Amino acid sequence: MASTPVRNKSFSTVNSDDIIYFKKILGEKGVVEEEEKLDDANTDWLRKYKGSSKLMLQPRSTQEVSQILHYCNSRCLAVVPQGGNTGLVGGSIPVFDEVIINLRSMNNILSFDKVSGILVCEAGCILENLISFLDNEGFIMPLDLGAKGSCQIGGNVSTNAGGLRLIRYGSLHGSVLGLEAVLANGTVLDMLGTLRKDNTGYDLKHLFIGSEGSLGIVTKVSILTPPKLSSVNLAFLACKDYTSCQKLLSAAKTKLGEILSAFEFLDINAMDLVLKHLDGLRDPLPSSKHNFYILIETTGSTESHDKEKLEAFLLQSIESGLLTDGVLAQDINQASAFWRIREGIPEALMKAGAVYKYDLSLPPEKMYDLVEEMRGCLGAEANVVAYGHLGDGNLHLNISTRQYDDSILTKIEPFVYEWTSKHRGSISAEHGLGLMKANKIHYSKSLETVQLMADIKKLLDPNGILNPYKVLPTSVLPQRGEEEPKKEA
Ligand SMILES: O=C(O)CC[C@@H](O)C(=O)O
Ligand SMILES: [Zn+2]
Repeated sequence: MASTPVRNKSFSTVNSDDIIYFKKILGEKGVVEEEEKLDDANTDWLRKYKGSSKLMLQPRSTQEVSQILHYCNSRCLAVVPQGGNTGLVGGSIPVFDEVIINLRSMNNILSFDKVSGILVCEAGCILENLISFLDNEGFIMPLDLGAKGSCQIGGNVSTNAGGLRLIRYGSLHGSVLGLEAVLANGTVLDMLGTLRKDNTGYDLKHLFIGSEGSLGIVTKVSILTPPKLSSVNLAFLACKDYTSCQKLLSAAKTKLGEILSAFEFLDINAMDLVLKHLDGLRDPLPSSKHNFYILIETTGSTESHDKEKLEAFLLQSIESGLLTDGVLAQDINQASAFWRIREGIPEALMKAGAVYKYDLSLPPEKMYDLVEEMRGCLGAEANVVAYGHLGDGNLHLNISTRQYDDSILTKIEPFVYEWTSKHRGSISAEHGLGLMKANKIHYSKSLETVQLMADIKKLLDPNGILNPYKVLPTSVLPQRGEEEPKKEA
């Protein structure tokens, strides 16, 4: 079980002089003390984690972020960087009274080069706004996820968000060409390169991609964006068993090749849940129920060729028995409706009650064994729902119950983590460790690796003010103090 963090007593508490200072550098608007706004910022999307910060700062420039951090570091005020607050592991909310630094006012697109496709923007840009901007320019973001309407690119980079198109465009470690980050002491690291090739020693930007704001605050990013291709096709398919899903994946990789741009799966429990809890959705394959559903998207540049290729592949898969049913989206509205089924699962789970979430990387051939074992352990006590980015070996295992209940949790954990570790998987494929899994890191990383991570953290943030209690276990970064955090749920 997780050891609950205690407030690090070496951290100061915000006082009136601090507020005067912050108002001087940020103006009244940049300093948020209203209860209602703070309540939102203190609560995560899942309503599972709740902090008690009394202060949110909204800088408008890198220089302001630098001033804030320099000051907080000298005062030993802990901070939590926050973007759209769409995280699922409690990474972007305060655990106690950390000062929230929200980057939403830093939302400018700084440049876009149509020849190279390189976009440079500030960290607070909302992902969907970047997608629309690029669409007008004839390009796309290499990243797409359900939370695109609120998540910010700085948060995406800081968490190395994965999403629906990773199978095609790779992770942000590949697409982010450069970034600017501010260290705990206010030092601005300008690594905002736009070069495809740069082998001048250590590529330190990678430390900030996926470190969840624990090493510095990302303020600007440069991203390589692919050109928009004219022909996008989406199929909603059904398989009778998990083995067929896997075989379909491997066939899709070889037969569709470079045009494959998404391969997502949901099981029957996920499908039932989404149809029950979300309004206006229709089962695309209504003639019968299926054990597994797959979304295959292709993106290419030759309409007739791509469609023919996909149709031929689907026909073959039906003939060979890999597919039991399927339908191709006839237009963009139908494609959106299909995507809404897949992207709506997290929302449907929230509506269904309490949910325990696990975001695992596992060898695809083993993935569903875990789901079945979990069902065996929990029986009728919970609804075990499985879906995810099958093409990337990423399972979203969600256990839905009426309410949070420790007797259920003890059946799930440490079982899920041990199982994942035994199969050399990762306990966080894409959501990060945040608060939820900081003390579980050893299931996926060796002792020596965790120690080196802790040493890096100490080097860059000696006072430990940046997003404390997250990512790394308290045992390697000892906290002094006894205060218990307020717990919700
Ligand atoms: O809610 C989840 O477990 C997954 C959320 C997100 O990563 C998704 O792929 O829909
Ligand atoms: Zn996901």
